[in-house]
Amino acid sequence: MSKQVLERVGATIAVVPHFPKDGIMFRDISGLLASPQEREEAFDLLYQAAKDKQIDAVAGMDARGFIFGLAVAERLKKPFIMIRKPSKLPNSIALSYELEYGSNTLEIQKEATQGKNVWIVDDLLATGGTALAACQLVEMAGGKVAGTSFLVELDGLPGRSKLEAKGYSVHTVLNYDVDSTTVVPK
Ligand SMILES: O=P(O)(O)OC[C@H]1O[C@H](OP(=O)(O)OP(=O)(O)O)[C@H](O)[C@@H]1O
Ligand SMILES: Nc1ncnc2[nH]cnc12
Repeated sequence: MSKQVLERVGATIAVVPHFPKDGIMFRDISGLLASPQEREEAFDLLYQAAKDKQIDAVAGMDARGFIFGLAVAERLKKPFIMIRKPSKLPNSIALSYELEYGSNTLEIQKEATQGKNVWIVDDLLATGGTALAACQLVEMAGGKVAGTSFLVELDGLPGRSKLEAKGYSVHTVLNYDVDSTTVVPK
């Protein structure tokens, strides 16, 4: 992974203090999505983490995980599974969880997931609440988790340890301390 590419991708992701709540350093991917070259580089970096794994399908979490997950699924030429917020998916099963700034529910369709080795992709790993719920949903639906990957990991929060403690592998591209304001990754 070239340091230059990581720094170029990182520079497009703004840090917004106290959004959406006091004390949260929000990493805003809007600038990355608006930058075709860096966006492509970010998608390629996420693809690199997945390309040699045994994967039948890629899943992404509503909403930002759809963008990055679909890009990885496209590159792998594999099916994409939506893990959605409530009441959007017919014939789905649900699980509630806590994240860095609130709580939520996610849902998945059993039919799309059953019997598949699923690679989970999201933009960011913070407390790991969302990612752990996604892993559990895949298993509740009869699938297996092939691994998880994220463009951004916030160090100092229990995301990675929460997932690894349950045996899920974690791959991340850009690491920052949770309270840091820098856009240059570690
Ligand atoms: O590790 P955690 O503490 O669970 O936080 C990470 C999650 O938070 C954000 O999603 P959010 O629920 O804000 O939804 P969005 O994708 O619709 O913006 C982000 O896209 C991750 O899914
Ligand atoms: N600090 C953060 N920035 C962007 N998305 C997030 N999701 C959870 N924590 C976040």
